[in-house]
Amino acid sequence: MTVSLQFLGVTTSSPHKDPFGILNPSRNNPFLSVAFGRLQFAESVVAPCRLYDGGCRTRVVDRSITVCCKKEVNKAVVEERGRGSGNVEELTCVMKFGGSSVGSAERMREVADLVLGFPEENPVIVLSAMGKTTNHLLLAGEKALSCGNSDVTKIDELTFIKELHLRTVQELGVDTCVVSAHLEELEQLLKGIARIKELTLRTRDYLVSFGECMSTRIFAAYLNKIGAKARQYDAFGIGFITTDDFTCAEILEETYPAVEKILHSDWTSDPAIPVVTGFLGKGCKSCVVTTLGRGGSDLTATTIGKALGLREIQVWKDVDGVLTCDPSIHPRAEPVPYLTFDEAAELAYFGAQVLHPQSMIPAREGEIPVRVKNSYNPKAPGTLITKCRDMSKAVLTSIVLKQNVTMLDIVSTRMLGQFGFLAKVFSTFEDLGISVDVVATSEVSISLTLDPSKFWSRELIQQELDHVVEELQKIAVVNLLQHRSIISLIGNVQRSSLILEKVFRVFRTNGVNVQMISQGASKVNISLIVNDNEAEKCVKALHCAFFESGDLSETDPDDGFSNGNISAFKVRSR
Ligand SMILES: Nc1ncnc2c1ncn2[C@@H]1O[C@H](COP(=O)(O)OP(=O)(O)O)[C@@H](O)[C@H]1O
Ligand SMILES: N[C@@H](CC(=O)OP(=O)(O)O)C(=O)O
Repeated sequence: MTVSLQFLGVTTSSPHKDPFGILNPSRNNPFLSVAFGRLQFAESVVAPCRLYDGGCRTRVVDRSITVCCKKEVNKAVVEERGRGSGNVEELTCVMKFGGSSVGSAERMREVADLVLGFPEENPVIVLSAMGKTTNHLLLAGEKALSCGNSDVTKIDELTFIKELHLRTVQELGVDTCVVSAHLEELEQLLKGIARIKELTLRTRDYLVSFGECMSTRIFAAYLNKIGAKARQYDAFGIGFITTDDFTCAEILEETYPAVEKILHSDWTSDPAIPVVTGFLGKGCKSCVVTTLGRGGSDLTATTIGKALGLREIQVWKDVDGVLTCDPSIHPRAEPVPYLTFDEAAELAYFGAQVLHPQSMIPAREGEIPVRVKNSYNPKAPGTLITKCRDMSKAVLTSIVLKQNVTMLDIVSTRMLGQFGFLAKVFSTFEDLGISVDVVATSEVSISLTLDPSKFWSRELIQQELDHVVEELQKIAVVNLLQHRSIISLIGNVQRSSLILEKVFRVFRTNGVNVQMISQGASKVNISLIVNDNEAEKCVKALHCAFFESGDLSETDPDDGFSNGNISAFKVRSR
């Protein structure tokens, strides 16, 4: 009897004498070991199955397969759940892996293991560029600007990118051709930049797109190699339509039906794990590659989640979820188990690098839970972000720092009773295309901070600042204050008195003066402005006070003021 094994599209046919034993590996191919008992014709069983990597013989994944013995074809047919059969299951979730998760061949193997380790899921995979490739591409572009055509090949970052991708392809045992054409084109592009000595935002986007285009091709090829049928997609080729704001493009509404149509119809007609480039789109007018701002793959993931109406969006990072503060500022940061979309959005907007500032919008609109997990520690529960959560015991969730912020004090020259003053000030910012972060007002004065970068890409330059001041001086006295930091306290602002009491004690103890304070209508954020050089000290001290049993707090789980699931909150009278 001939046994035909079909596993995720890879067929290993073997004229095996004993169809119900352990199958032999075929050289250089992934193989299955299937153990089950003797079957009667027309019977089927679910059998445990192990998929191995043919080269190094490491176990890749355990899965369940359905084995049926069909009388009419006189064959034992093995099918993985849903795939390869007429009865296709729906796609279930998005799994997004950032650069920190897919920085090497070893990491790609581990991520493949991780993905296939959830046999109950039919995921859409979204990948960022490998490791720090985006930074290297941007640096290579800058260097190309100032070097001659023939010197392009000597740019260290280009060499690094080539070596990383070729080494990865080689170590994973996939064909070099999956990246060779891209590497060649990348070099030609850098030579073009060197020749014309121009690097526009449009070219910059095209340049960085090579990172995601290559990582997804490598990963999809590797999945196919190990027998998990996968299909690579460039986001700009499947309907990610954006504005033409290069380096910080916004996703347009027509993206959702277009993406749904392509991914869904491909999946139903020929199921294969979709592997989609994060971060990239296609400009609606220009029809060329755009990017969604640094960290934009998170947004790609949530957009796909909403487009397909999936059950869950998983964002896999190199930390155990969203933490109580940036771990590089304070190593004792702890994972936050639950967040609302609003909290996560504020946290991201006010500078927590862990999530893209806009990524919560599609998830919130589609009401799709987002889970932030650690690809280096998959067993850690991570952070679950949902529409609402029990806030009755929550006080402070996370402390976020945004540094190098510019602050403006604007005082009306007309003094009291001047209507239209605020409107004039804000229309000036609108005309100049500058976003405002934090605002505090009285009738005749406004203090505000300017967003230092629109989604981390465009630094405000001195010339622009001078222009803002010049315009505002037509109606007010303006004081420009640079090198400030915004410390944002994300949590239950219903308890603002309690939070602020503690905050001001911490600041007083540390001799820090708060220069501006704002409690937004969002009810999840209080922002405080301090000098840049005092900011990290403040974050550490606040973290100790709120999340550790420090000088100003003690843990008492029964006091009704627990800090979520992290630690209790009680101000000790001094
Ligand atoms: N509040 C926070 N919670 C978790 N991580 C944070 C926070 N603030 C800053 N980070 C940083 O964000 C990093 C993860 O985000 P990022 O580098 O964009 O991951 P990826 O490349 O995997 O998408 C962490 O390594 C951590 O250093
Ligand atoms: N590669 C892009 C997009 C991205 O989302 O990356 P990451 O997921 O590694 O933050 C960047 O570095 O900005």
